[in-house]
Amino acid sequence: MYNKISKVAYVKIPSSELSVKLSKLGLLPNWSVKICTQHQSLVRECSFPDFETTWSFLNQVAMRAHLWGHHPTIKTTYNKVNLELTTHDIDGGNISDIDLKLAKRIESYINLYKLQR
Ligand SMILES: C[C@H](O)[C@H](O)[C@H]1CNC2=NC(N)=NC(=O)C2=N1
Repeated sequence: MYNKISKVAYVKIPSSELSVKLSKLGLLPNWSVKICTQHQSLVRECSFPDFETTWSFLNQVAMRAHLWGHHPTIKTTYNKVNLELTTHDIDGGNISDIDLKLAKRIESYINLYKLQR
């Protein structure tokens, strides 16, 4: 359930609206939609200057995920990170408004590290 305080329910994003919404949020081309059988997710690959910076970023993502009660799938090796966002509570894995919101927030974290380079 999104937002453990306000308990706002997820709103599924129709596939037909995804690219427009991603574009309006400025998430293209860095984020893309992964479609496999019945499931959809937002995916993003990123890398950082070193291990320490990578985990600073991952901790920000983790804290935000915990606060919003919405958790990405994260795969990381040294300074590389693969993020996958989907709403498991919607038919086992579909993209909701919270996935878009979290992707936007994660993108702002990534940009913070770009500015510091
Ligand atoms: C009970 C708990 O809030 C729910 O299971 C939350 C936890 N985190 C979640 N994270 C994601 N990505 N999707 C969910 O549907 C989801 N549901």
